[in-house]
Amino acid sequence: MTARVFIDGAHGTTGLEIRERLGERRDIALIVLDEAERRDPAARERALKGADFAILCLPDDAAREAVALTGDAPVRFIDASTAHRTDPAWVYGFPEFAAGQRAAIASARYVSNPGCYSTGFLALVAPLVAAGVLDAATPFTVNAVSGYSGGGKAMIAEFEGGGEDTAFRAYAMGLQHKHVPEMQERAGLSRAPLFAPAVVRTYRGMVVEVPLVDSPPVTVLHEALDSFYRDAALVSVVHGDQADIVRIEENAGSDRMTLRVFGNDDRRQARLVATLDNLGKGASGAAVQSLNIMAGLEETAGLRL
Ligand SMILES: NC(=O)C1=CN([C@@H]2O[C@H](COP(=O)(O)OP(=O)(O)OC[C@H]3O[C@@H](n4cnc5c(N)ncnc54)[C@H](OP(=O)(O)O)[C@@H]3O)[C@@H](O)[C@H]2O)C=CC1
Ligand SMILES: CC(=O)N[C@@H](CCC(=O)OP(=O)(O)O)C(=O)O
Repeated sequence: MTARVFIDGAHGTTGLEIRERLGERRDIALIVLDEAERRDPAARERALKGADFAILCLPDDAAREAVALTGDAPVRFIDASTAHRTDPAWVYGFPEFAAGQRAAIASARYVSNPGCYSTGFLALVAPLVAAGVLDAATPFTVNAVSGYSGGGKAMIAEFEGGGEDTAFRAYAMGLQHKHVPEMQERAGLSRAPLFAPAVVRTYRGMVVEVPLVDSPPVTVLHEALDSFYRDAALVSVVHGDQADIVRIEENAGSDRMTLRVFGNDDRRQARLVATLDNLGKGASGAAVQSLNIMAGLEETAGLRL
C-alpha cells in the first residue's frame, strides 16, 4: 500500500528536509500544495483530509489549527512543533526512548516529534534515571550549541543575510526555553533542568552536554547507556576517551545520534555528551522515522545513516 503523506509547512526548513527524505520513495505518495495555496486554510483542509498521514512543520499555532481543520477525518499526525509535546493525548515520537515506545508510536493517531535539544538531553538522562543510576531529584544542567538552521527560515536569513555576524550567541537567558517542560516531564524529573543553549555560525548540527557532579563511575554510566541502546538503529554509544574532542559537525547531515560519557572518577565528575543534527534526529529524520513506524514500513527507510 502507498501511504498518502501531506507535509503542512513543506516550504519551511524542516518541511523541505522531510520532502528530500520522502521524495524518491515508491511507498509514499506526497501531497504538495503550490505556492499560491500553501497558506490557504481551505486548500490545507482539503490536503489534510485527503492524507493518511500529515506531518506538521509549522509554528505552534498553525500546528494546532491544522489539527482542528481536519475535524473527524481519520488522518494520523506527526507534529514537529512544540504544541503537543507534553499533551497526554499525543505519543512522544522517540522510539528508542523507553520500552514500548515504538509500539505506542506504531498504533498512535497523534505523534509529537521531540524537540531537538530535548532529544539529546533525554537520550542521555532518561534511561539513567529510569534505571536508578541517576536520581530524579538531581538538579541537572544542560549546555548546548546548535547550528543556526535550528531557528528556521528567520534565523537562517539573519545569519546569512548580514543581520547577525557573531560566531557564538548564548540565549534563553531567562531560563524559560520552550524545551524545558518536555525535558523535565519526559525524563520524570522532580526539578526543571537549567538549560543554557547557544547558537553558532554553522548551518546544522548540535552538541548537547549534561555535566554531572557527585557522579557514579564512568563505566557504570557508559554500560547503562550501552546496554539500553544496544539494538537502536540510529543511536550509538561510544566510549569517551580523555583525548577525544567533540565537534558539532559529527552527525551534521545525518539522522544518527552519538552518545558519549567522559569523566574523572577521582573527582566524581562526568560529562554526558550527545551529538546530533537539529534537522536530522532533532527534527526531520525523527519525523520520517516515526512515519515509517506508523505506516508499518522499514524503520530507517529514507533516512541518512
Ligand atoms: N529548524 C529546526 O531545526 C527545528 C524545527 N522544529 C519545529 O518545526 C516547526 C517548523 O520549523 P522550521 O521549519 O524551522 O520553521 P520555518 O520558519 O523554516 O518554516 C515554517 C513554515 O511554515 C509556514 N507557515 C507558517 N504559518 C503557516 C500557516 N498558518 N499555514 C501554512 N504554512 C505556514 C511558513 O511559511 P513561509 O515560508 O511563508 O514563512 C514556513 O514555510 C516549528 O514548530 C519548529 O519549532 C523542530 C525541531 C528542529
Ligand atoms: C537555534 C535555535 O533557535 N533553536 C530553536 C530550537 C529549534 C526548534 O525549532 O525547536 P523545536 O524542536 O522545539 O521546534 C530554539 O531554541 O528555539
